[in-house]
Amino acid sequence: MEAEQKHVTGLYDRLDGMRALAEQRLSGSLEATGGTPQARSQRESAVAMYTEQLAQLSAVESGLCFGRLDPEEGAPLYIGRIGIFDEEGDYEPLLLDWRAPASRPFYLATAADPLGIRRRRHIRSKGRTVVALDDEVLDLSAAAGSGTREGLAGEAALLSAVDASRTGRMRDIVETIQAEQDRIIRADLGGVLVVQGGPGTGKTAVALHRAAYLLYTHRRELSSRAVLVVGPNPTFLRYISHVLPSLAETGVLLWTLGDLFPGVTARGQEPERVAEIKGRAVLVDVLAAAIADRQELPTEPITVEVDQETLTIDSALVSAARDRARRSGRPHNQAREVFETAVVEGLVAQMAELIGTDPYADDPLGEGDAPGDPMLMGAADLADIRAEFENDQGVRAALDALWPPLTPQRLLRELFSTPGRLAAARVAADGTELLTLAETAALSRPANAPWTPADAPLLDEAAEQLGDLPDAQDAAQRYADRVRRSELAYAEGALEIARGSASIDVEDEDDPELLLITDLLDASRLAERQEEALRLSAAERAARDRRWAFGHVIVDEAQELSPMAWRVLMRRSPNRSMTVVGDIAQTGDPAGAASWSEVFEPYVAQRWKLAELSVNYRTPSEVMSLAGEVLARIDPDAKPPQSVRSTGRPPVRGRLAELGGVLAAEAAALGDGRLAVIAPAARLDALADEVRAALPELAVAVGDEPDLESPVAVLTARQSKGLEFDAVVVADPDAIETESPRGLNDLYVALTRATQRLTVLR
Ligand SMILES: Nc1ncnc2c1ncn2[C@@H]1O[C@H](COP(=O)(O)OP(=O)(O)OP(=O)(O)O)[C@@H](O)[C@H]1O
Repeated sequence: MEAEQKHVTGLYDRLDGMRALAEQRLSGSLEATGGTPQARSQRESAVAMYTEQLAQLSAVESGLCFGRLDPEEGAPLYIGRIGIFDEEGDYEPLLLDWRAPASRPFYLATAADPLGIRRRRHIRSKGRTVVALDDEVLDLSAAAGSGTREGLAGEAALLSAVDASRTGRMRDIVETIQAEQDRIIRADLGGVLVVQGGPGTGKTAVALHRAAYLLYTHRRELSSRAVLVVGPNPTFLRYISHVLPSLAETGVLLWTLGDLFPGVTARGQEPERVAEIKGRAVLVDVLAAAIADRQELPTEPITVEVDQETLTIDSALVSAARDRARRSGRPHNQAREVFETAVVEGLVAQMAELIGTDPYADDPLGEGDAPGDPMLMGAADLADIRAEFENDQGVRAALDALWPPLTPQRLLRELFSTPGRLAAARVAADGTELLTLAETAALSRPANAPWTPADAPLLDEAAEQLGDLPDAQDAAQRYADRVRRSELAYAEGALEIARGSASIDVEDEDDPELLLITDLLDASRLAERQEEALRLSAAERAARDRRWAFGHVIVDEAQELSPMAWRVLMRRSPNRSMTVVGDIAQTGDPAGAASWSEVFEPYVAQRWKLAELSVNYRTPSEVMSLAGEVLARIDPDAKPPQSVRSTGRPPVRGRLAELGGVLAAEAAALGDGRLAVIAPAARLDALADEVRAALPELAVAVGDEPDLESPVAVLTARQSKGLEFDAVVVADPDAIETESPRGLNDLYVALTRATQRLTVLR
């Protein structure tokens, strides 16, 4: 232990040294001022880099070094959260990053297959002090006598981790990753990998460690394209948000479905039934019908006055223009140009007919301009007229009414708040009924209703089908021009100064008239240019860009996603490099998946890989056997995951009337752990009041975004998905079961949240 302490202390000294250096460089960059714009941009990048470096070095403080491998030959290898090298010596590794290939035997070596390793040691520390060493001798004869279970790596450290009290924040598992998990974490980057596993098998943990592993192994590729992790709700994302930083990885985007459409943070609530309808694949056609409905025919001919002539935009003209625009195959907003041209051409023809035809049919002047003769106007005259129409207020108003430029937000807002539009979108162009009357009625809502998570995929789909507004294209173009101009100005400025300085005498140096490069670029332009071009990380740029293609997309609780949600995610992952983790038996959302092949068939056919996790690290076997009864009712063929431990405490069953007493006993046993009461949504508020009354001393979290770090939380089963607590009281399980179409799955989730004790009150 003393020897290990010495090595660990040495590593912390190095860490301190690295931190001091980063700090010094950071403050150096912060203090420096002035200089050329280029120097300033470089400084800003340096500030960002050192800040991140410092954050990473601070994040690995706890458990910096946690393992040691003694190979059959050669020096021992120490395994930790980051790699540290002997920079003064010959760059020997003092600490191996857990993701480095050489660290792998730490997770995979077994007595039966020791991978050249004689001994694996788990080093457990408190702060910087080594408190315990757990050794495993990877030798069949030694293992037989040691009582360790074959298949578990570092069993003592593992059991200590799974038994520890919960804090309301998920912890990393880097010290005790098991072999079946390691294989998933280190699987190849490409392709769709689906990880199916029962509750508590570490799917979330594995998904996050995989993100860290992929960023380490494919740094160059992924840091420019960013990694996206999608989770079910903001509370869950907060719960997992500390894991990646503790693995020294920042810059991974953690999003809910409601964050997927740039510029909209969709947090509104709506009935589950409505969200289910919005999630159906048929909504693609509903949106197409809704857009077609915005390409209207005038009910009455529209008259426009131009140059004292009265012209008519009638149904026949619009219908022909609309056909032409639709046939162009362009999305709505881009096809508008085709529509506009066709209508304007129709008007030009009318005008030409009116003023270009000689009214004197008998051709008294003998100039050959009798009716039927070619028009008198030349191409230039026609172009003038066309331009006049294009800019005419009346014509533009008519065009905007008949083929309005639409943002996704406007399309959806007006669709859901206008019964007539909903009715039109219900039926496809070929007459197919897409939704029933009752379903469309359910979608109806006021125009000012907040965006809900189920709206986000619809906004994205609408954006696809509508195409960019011409303005947006202009804006992008303007922006590109601006960047080019400022670069040009910068280059010109640099030249100017270079030329100027050639003729500057020493005496001139303080001349206030002297042109400085900073004078050439105004501050705002400079700031803009630098921010956009240099400071924004890939993750930040990805968050602003609907067409961003992520380097890798990880989806957690993936069973809950609707077909429409999958469409967006597939658009964000055009290379189909994805890790999808979930459990079909826990699908609670009526829009969610019933099978993985159903989800992936449309996108990758059979070309997705399935990996399964079989060991439950969360729920003790006593609790799991009760939950197993519910699982058998969901799917008689499903096998519950095997619990890694037993506690000797079977779940307690009681009456709801005993809630007060049960809570008092749980609170007394809780220590610094966490307790959850999981209840039907309909009773949540009433129960929360009872819990508060029973536990006046403790903070009780309840509501849309409960603070999981409070000692007690009152949650619906759906809210509890993905979370865990030391003790769980499930109140009124029958009501949870009957409350929604997939209520049995919700109950299964509720029963599998406890790491220690479960009480079920009827
Ligand atoms: N190898 C491991 N070492 C230590 N703890 C582990 C390990 N694997 C999983 N755990 C712990 O088990 C618990 C469950 O893990 P996680 O939440 O990732 O499971 P899950 O499969 O996502 O569960 P669910 O489907 O119920 O959401 C967590 O506390 C996690 O830290």
